[in-house]
Amino acid sequence: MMDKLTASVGTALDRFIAQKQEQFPYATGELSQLLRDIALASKIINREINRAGLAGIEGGAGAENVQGEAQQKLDMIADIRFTRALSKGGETCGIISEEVDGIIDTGNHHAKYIVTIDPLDGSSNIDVNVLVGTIFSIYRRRSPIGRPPTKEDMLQQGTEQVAAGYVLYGSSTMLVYSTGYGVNGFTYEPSLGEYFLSHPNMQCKEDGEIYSINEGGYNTFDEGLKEYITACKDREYSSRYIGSLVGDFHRNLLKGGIYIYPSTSKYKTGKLRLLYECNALAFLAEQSGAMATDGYQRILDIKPTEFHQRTPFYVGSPKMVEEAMSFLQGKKHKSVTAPPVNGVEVK
Ligand SMILES: O=P(O)(O)OC[C@H]1O[C@](O)(COP(=O)(O)O)[C@@H](O)[C@@H]1O
Ligand SMILES: [Mg+2]
Ligand SMILES: [Mg+2]
Repeated sequence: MMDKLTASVGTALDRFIAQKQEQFPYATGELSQLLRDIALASKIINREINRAGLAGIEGGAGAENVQGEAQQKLDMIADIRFTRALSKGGETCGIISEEVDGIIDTGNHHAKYIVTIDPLDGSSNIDVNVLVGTIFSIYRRRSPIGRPPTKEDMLQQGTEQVAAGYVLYGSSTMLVYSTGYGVNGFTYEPSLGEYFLSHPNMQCKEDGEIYSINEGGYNTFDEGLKEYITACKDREYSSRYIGSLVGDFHRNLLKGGIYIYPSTSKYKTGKLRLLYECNALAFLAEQSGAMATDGYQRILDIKPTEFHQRTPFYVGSPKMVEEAMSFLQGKKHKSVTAPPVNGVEVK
């Protein structure tokens, strides 16, 4: 059923969610409530981030997550806040979080949804006042209602997502999500404590001139990828890299561009996590006309086998992703122009 709703800019998130739900006669309101739970938790995190420097919640927490990464205090605060909001909200039966090894059983065994979440994305930017984010995916459980959540509930392909989104804690705070009927962005108005529609029906440009990749690992990149980066430089594309996936993705979604986190010698299968980073952004990408692959296949088609598995990530304007893939796969090479002869370029 095509979405007929064209909510106008300024519509409050609550109202937008209610209007959307009305469009689905069989909707029971659980997904709507879950989205509200996420929005609520993000408002609390937003407050914590804004005052982190004063509240002594910057810096490391002195612990490591399951991936051996040093956890920041705000990583853990965000994890606790989202887990609490989703557990109390009652619509989520199980959670996979970047900060927790196994399944978080919320105790809501009557609930039909599960959530995978990166509570705080861009952790390396927390203490330097550069934007960070939250990334989430929502799936229907596979196991029978009434039981605790299972591994099968958590390890679902990205195509099974019923909703996905991110929160951007930047110069303004935004919530961007999709329930499979387009991508909409809401800007937070702190004085009213509410999100309002500011970016309806977000569409990614088919092509762009921005490339986002951490070139620090350049020497260990695949030869094809090196050639693609050289081609971008030859064309004098802009290199932009915030180091917060959400921020780089959001910019390229609005302006056109490509974000790449490839396999490197340090991260042989890429750095980013399939379940709570790449699947969500791939869902949003495809909903906005962009493309998301691991360099060879569609991210949403990857069958997960582990909660914290990583994948290379190529996402953004479809023309750019396709070209990067053809370079990576050796199907395309940089055109070698011969030195000009008597000032005449020889192709
Ligand atoms: O510093 P690197 O290797 O370029 O990695 C940056 C990438 O890692 C991340 O910080 C990983 O996410 P977390 O901060 O949630 O662990 C991405 O946001 C970002 O794009
Ligand atoms: Mg992350
Ligand atoms: Mg994180």
